Amino acid sequence: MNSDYKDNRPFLKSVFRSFKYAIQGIIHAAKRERNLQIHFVISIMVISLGIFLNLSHVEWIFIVLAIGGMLSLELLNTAIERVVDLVTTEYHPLAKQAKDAAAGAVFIYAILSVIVGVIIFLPKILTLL
Ligand SMILES: Nc1ncnc2c1ncn2[C@@H]1O[C@H](COP(=O)(O)OP(=O)(O)OP(=O)(O)O)[C@@H](O)[C@H]1O
Repeated sequence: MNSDYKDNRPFLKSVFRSFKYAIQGIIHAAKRERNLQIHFVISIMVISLGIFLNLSHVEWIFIVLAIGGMLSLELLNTAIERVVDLVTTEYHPLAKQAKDAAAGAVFIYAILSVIVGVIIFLPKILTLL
């Protein structure tokens, strides 16, 4: 492969092309990955609840980081699953370790996101009751 061809592209064109590929990756994963679809739906629900409960700037920052981090990690998990499946369709302990470690990263961030959500939303919901 000729490595010069990328370097010679105009800067802006190259940046927009990268955006295009990134968006293609998100759309492709969103169409096929059930967990990512669930995260998108939950994200929309959380954002709607945040608007309804009139969150502060600081609270929005935590919610945005929780949602963005969760979606990003889920995409990375998908990428790792794809690469592992590309390398082998046979059972291999390293394939299991790679997929399970990626799933573990998603799981840890999901728990942190739930904790952040509970800390922010629970007191506000309780005052409504
Ligand atoms: N090639 C393999 N060798 C060994 N274990 C594997 C292999 N592929 C998958 N596994 C094990 O099976 C589990 C399920 O794998 P799979 O590829 O179906 O992904 P998943 O975790 O179900 O995610 P998704 O539902 O998003 O596809 C993995 O977490 C891993 O433990």
